[in-house]
Amino acid sequence: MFQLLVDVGPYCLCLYAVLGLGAMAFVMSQLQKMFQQQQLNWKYSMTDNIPPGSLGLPFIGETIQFMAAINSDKGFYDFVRERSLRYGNCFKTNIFGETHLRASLVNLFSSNSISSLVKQFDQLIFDALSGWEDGATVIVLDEALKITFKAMCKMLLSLESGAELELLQEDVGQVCKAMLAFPLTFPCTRFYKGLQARKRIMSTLEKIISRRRGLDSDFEDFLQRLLAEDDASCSQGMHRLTDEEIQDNIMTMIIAGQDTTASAITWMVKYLGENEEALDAIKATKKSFLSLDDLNEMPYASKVVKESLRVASVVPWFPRLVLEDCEIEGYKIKKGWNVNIDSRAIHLDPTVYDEPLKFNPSRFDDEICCKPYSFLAFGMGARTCLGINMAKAMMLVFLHRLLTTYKWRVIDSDSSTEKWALFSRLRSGCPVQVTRISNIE
Ligand code: HEM
Repeated sequence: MFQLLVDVGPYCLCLYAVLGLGAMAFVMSQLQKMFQQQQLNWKYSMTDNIPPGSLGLPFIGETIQFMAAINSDKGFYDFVRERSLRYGNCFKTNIFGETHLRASLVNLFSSNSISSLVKQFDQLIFDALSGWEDGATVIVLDEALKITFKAMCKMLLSLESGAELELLQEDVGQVCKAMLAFPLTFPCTRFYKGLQARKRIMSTLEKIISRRRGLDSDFEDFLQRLLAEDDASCSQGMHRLTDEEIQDNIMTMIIAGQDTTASAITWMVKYLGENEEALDAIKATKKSFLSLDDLNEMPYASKVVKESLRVASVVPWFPRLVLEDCEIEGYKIKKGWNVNIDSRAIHLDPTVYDEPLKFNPSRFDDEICCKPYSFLAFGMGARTCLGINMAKAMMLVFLHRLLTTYKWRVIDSDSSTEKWALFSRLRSGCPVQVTRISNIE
């Protein structure tokens, strides 16, 4: 330390002092905000009929326990499981940090666009699977992440290859990791790296948008349609999206669509690989290309997709901000609280699904097999997943191409989930050994 003081000189010492004071002021203001929130929480916790549970330590609440769960082999959902065993289905806790998904693109998801997307997915998946060597071990999650990332970038930005695409993929990975990190903006923290990655993504998107603005471009992707709609709104005197809002929407879509779909594909391959009965029940005939109509004629495969999504619960909970004081199951819930809907607990509830841990696609043979609001893989209500049809299409195309090209054997049966992942991801990535069907016949 002494050596450092001697070397840096008086100017740098001043700079360090200013930086130190700035950091202290920042920390103090954050502590003050947290203290006020904590006081409010404690005040509410004194009133009757609020959900059972613990608000944890002053200031930090149960954040440490939450982070410990994220960092454990069982994953962050263990935090929820432990508390629901202790307090029941509805419990309160206190964690800092929030997660957001935003919507503003509803009309871009028509069945017409899904139809042309199916062809793109098919080509991408066909190409990717053709590259696997006969007898090789393939990590399904890695392959699926590459495929879904390419699919999202092609569909959103017509970006198919090159350095821009690779950089984007790496940066999106950093942003996803930062979403569950402590919000500490010091260099080297996961959160800080995520912020830097977000800046780089926004700047790449900014360049792409400025190349497109004002040009009579013949791109047929989401960005182009968004820009066209935006121009139309502007000429009708309506609100115009800023470039930053468009960039933000595109980034949200990449994050919302890539990791979720890749994780769901991985779980599906694992469940099927470990379930001969279900595997035998799928009838898949080789086709040179797939259309949306073909996908609509795959009833059992569609149930495999649905059952995989139920058992895996890729998005295990989703948050809602309480806008007004209200009551849930007799418990008083205060305005300003975050309520997290625990979709996994519902998917695995034996009073809702018979033998919930069993992978059984046929449970959906009967359309009205389950209670309303019991299948929450894509959320429910006003914030239901926008990419629902797209995600199902990608899963079906992947399943069909895999089934008609390879036989596979799951090598690692470990089911633990990845640490620090926003969505429920298989830690092993699901290594499988693949054998080309043409070499068996
Ligand atoms: C298997 C794959 C997927 C799963 C399990 C999934 C799941 C979900 C869930 C549970 C929500 C609701 C979150 C909430 O209510 O807070 C959601 C929202 C959303 N999803 Fe997906 N999703 C998947 C794929 C996709 C794809 C492929 C896209 C885009 C192309 C997408 C775009 C979105 C968007 C934009 C929202 C926000 C909707 C809003 O806030 O109004 N998702 N997703």
